Amino acid sequence: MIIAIDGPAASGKGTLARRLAAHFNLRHLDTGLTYRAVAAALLAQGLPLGDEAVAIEIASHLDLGKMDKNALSAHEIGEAASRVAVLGGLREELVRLQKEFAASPPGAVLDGRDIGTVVCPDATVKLFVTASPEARARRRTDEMLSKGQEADFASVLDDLKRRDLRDSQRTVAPMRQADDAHLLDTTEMDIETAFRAAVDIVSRACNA
Ligand SMILES: Nc1ncnc2c1ncn2[C@@H]1O[C@H](COP(=O)(O)OP(=O)(O)OP(=O)(O)O)[C@@H](O)[C@H]1O
Ligand SMILES: Nc1ccn([C@@H]2O[C@H](COP(=O)(O)O)[C@@H](O)[C@H]2O)c(=O)n1
Repeated sequence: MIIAIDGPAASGKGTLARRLAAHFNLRHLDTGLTYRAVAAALLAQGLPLGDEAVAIEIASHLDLGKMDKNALSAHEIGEAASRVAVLGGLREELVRLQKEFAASPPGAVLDGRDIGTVVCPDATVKLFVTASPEARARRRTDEMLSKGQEADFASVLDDLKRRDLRDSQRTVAPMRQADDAHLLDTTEMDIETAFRAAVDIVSRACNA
C-alpha cells in the first residue's frame, strides 16, 4: 500500500504521515527533507542556490536514512529548499530516489508537494492536507516558540504565504491537489481529530 500526502507548508501533513505509517505498519519518507538536505549543503558550501549541477551532484549522494530532521528544520533552510525545488534536473534526481523508496516492500507513506501528481501517481490513496494560512502560521509559530526559537506570527504568516506561492506557481511539478486526492482541511481539527479523519479515508479507500 502507498499513501501519498501533499499539502502546503505547516498544514500538518508530516504529523499525519508519521502517524499513518505507524498505524498501518508502513515506512515513511518526508520528501521535503530531501530538498532541505540539498539546500543545506549548498548553503554550507557558500554556493548559489541556483547551481543546478552541484545540486544534482549532492542529490546523487543523498542517503535517505541519514537526513537529520532536527538539523534541517530551520526556517531559513525551508525557504532555501523552496528555491532549489524549482530546478527541474534536481527534481528528476530526487524523484528517482523517492520512487525507489516508495517501491520497496511493504509499502510507504510519502509526504510532500508532488507525491500524488508525480512521485506516486498510482498510490493506493491520496490525501491533500490543508488548513487556513492563519491556522498554519499559528501552529508553526507555536512550534518554534516551544523549541525556544524566536517567532513572530506576522512574519511566519508572510513567509508561509510566499513559500506556498512559489511552490504552487513554479513550472516544474507545482504543488497541487491530484484529481483523485481526498481533501482534508484541518483548520478546525486538532491533531487527533485530523488523524482519525485520515485513518477513515485510508480505510475506506482500502476496502473500496
Ligand atoms: N491538526 C492540527 N492541529 C494543531 N496543530 C497541528 C495539527 N497538525 C499539525 N500540527 C502542528 O503543526 C506544526 C506543523 O505540522 P507538520 O510539521 O506536521 O506540518 P508539515 O505540513 O509537515 O510542515 P512542513 O511542510 O513545513 O514540513 C507541528 O508543530 C504540529 O505538531
Ligand atoms: N515533494 C516535495 C517536497 C518539498 N518540496 C519543496 O521543499 C520545501 C520544503 O519542504 P517541507 O515540506 O519540508 O516544508 C517546500 O517548500 C517545497 O518547495 C517540493 O518541492 N516537493
